[in-house]
Amino acid sequence: MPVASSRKRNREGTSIFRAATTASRRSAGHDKTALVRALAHTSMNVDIGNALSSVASPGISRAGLERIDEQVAVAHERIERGMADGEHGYEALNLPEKTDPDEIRTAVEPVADCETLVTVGIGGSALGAATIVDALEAQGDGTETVFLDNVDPAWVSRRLEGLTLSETAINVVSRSGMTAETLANFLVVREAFDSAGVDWTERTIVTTGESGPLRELADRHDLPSLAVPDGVPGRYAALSAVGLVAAAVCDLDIEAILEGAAAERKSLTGSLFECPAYAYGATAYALDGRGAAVNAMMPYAESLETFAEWFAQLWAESLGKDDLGQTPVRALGVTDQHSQLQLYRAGPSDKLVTFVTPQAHEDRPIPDTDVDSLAYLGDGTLGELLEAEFSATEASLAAAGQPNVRIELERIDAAELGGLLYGMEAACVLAGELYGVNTFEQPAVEWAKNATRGLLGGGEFEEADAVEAKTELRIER
Ligand SMILES: O=P(O)(O)OC[C@H]1O[C@H](O)[C@H](O)[C@@H](O)[C@@H]1O
Repeated sequence: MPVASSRKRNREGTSIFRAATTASRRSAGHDKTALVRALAHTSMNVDIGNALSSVASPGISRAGLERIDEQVAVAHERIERGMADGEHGYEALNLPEKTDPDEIRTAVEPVADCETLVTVGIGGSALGAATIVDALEAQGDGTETVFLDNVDPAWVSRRLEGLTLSETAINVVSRSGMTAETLANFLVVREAFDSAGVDWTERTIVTTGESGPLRELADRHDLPSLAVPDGVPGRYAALSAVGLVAAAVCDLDIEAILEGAAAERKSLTGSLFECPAYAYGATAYALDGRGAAVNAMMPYAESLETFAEWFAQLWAESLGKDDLGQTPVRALGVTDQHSQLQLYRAGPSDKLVTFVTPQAHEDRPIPDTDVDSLAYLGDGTLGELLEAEFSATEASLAAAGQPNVRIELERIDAAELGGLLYGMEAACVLAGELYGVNTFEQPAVEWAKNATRGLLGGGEFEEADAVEAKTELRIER
């Protein structure tokens, strides 16, 4: 039987976490000062101590933090104004108050008892939902989930194979209602239902904008539908129907997700020293400016692997413009300790590593063994091993002077996840203000979308001409 474990305690009640941290300080050869802000109403905390210039290079000094904090105050005012006016993009930060979980629950009722939910969407219209469902899988009702967010034909076929379509529901999500991949996959799924003699109109729920082809289709077939709220770009829509329909079908606590996000919203203040989300956004921005052009997101929880993908979209698509931006990389603790960590510790000092660590988690004892050299494992649990590995990795980077930041969650549950998603969105919006970019547009992505449509005969798009103009230097045998 799994037992509860907390990062702070081992079986004897001593603080292994603290011991490991002390060891890391010692090995780093300095006094690491953790800038941890514990807020009563939210539990996402951020420790930027290992990003200080006294620890790492690149790093930021305390004086540097104070200077950036003046910019944070200005940015915060801009963000609050945007939220109050419901401006495009900023409106996303109002979702915890504006999303109606009852409306979502009512809309999913006709398909709530499905065995499998196939979500058809891409980018922001898939990753938020996938992040929530994957992170909270253990708390759901066992509904199998499939996310069709690619058009690789073999992969799509494999995903659909073996599904009992009479027990399967379709969740189509597209803000624009026009995205080629999503509409093509939807047509494929519909045809599969038709071929199996299952009425897809009885088993489909649509989330889309107020107008567009998908909206017309939903109206024509009288499908249950939800709206992507105005002013909310896809990658900021996880806390709307875009991210929560799949969660509701899986019977996850979407109310708690929104409550956690609402608590995080209350933590937004005009100072990074008071606000973990802004502390993260400002530190990442500051370190990028000092040479950390890469941000490796490394959660220490398998269930947060998809979160790293979601974060990568958020960070890349929001900040990558005007020759600016920090490249997000997806990593996973402990798995990537045995691969990427070599580069993070001993490679160029151009990275910030961001850890996400739940403080408490389900645990499982490691069985005793009669092999003497493995006896130390038999005394512990998988959770303790995970914690020790995290502490060791964090220390290994700090000791090598490589900057890293720790985002701490109490545990992985609906409220904590809601807070994490909201906090990272707020961090990204703040970073966008500090960079001075248009956080909520993605013209480079639109360019490729236009080129694709042009190639497929979906209209006249000059971007398609670039395909013909490709420079070739082929090496053949
Ligand atoms: O929701 P949709 O309109 O189908 O868009 C899906 C995705 O399309 C594009 O690639 C955008 O850059 C993404 O931000 C968006 O999430």
